[in-house]
Amino acid sequence: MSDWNWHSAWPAPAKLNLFLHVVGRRADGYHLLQTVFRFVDHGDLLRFAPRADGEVVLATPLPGVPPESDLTVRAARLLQAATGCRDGVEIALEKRLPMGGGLGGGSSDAATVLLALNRLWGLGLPRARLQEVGLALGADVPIFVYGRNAFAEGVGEAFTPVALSSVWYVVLEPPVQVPTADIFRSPALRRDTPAIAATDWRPGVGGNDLQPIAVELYPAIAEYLGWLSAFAEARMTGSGACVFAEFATPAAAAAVLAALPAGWRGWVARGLPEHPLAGLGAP
Ligand SMILES: C[C@@](CO)(OP(=O)(O)O)[C@H](O)COP(=O)(O)OP(=O)(O)OC[C@H]1O[C@@H](n2ccc(N)nc2=O)[C@H](O)[C@@H]1O
Ligand SMILES: Nc1ncnc2c1ncn2[C@@H]1O[C@H](COP(=O)(O)OP(=O)(O)O)[C@@H](O)[C@H]1O
Repeated sequence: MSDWNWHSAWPAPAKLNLFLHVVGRRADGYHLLQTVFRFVDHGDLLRFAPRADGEVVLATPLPGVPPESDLTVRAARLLQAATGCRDGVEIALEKRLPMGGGLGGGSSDAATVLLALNRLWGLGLPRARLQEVGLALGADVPIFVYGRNAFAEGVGEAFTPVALSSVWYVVLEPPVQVPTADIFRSPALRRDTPAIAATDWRPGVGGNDLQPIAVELYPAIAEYLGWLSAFAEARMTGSGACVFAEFATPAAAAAVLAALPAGWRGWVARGLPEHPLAGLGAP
């Protein structure tokens, strides 16, 4: 992954929030969270080609997202601005993750752009600096740059790595896009869940404080959670809409997916030990 090659794909994996508590609110309105981020082996793919004219061009615009607002383009431009780099890039995005799904798709795309262009443009920024740049794009971007499954605090930018066992997830995509801001804006949102110590977290501890709000606004999420709960404990990821459940073997997960009602979308993913680009040589 050291040279420009339009044919080599850079992964942008999804994340699951194994739990998510809202423990407070900052003066600027942003919510203080505690969550565990887990990467899974299902996600978007990005390809890059150099441009000598300094422009950042998205060859594959997403329906409903103007290229100027696309997080991939914004990440590349922010990196140019942060470093004074005058190189350009053409970006191709193979979108597999649903938008507004709580899987962090746009944030993961942005992080992969930062990691890839840091390498391809020869910028040599340390990962910690890329995390800072990423935070300006969204609260979810730093974890994808950080690259390790982690207990996260603050708005999701202070990390304690966690070791997670190899398990499989069934992830279902209710057919709704949830705007994250709408969930956090709700007067009904619980904002005072007691904080826990990172060392006290174990798989299975905690719930998702955003779930009751999302379920109330989008009945499809409740329907998908109800269906999946018949097989294993089911939970929403992030601000929704996607829901997931954990299984010990790929066969157990595949059996659930095989029973999915006609017209429902879902997939099986393996929980990763770390982000696929975690080993990329950023200092
Ligand atoms: C909820 C989480 C959990 O991982 O994931 P998603 O469901 O979006 O994937 C994240 O905290 C989301 O991060 P991200 O999607 O990057 O959100 P941002 O673009 O930074 O914020 C969108 C809006 O949500 C609200 N917001 C977001 C994060 C936060 N800690 N407090 C907030 O109040 C703010 O109103 C903000 O303007
Ligand atoms: N590259 C991108 N991929 C997905 N969404 C993007 C992208 N760029 C901008 N967006 C905008 O960000 C919103 C949130 O997308 P996404 O990150 O997929 O959801 P979530 O934050 O729920 O995980 C989308 O609805 C879309 O308007």
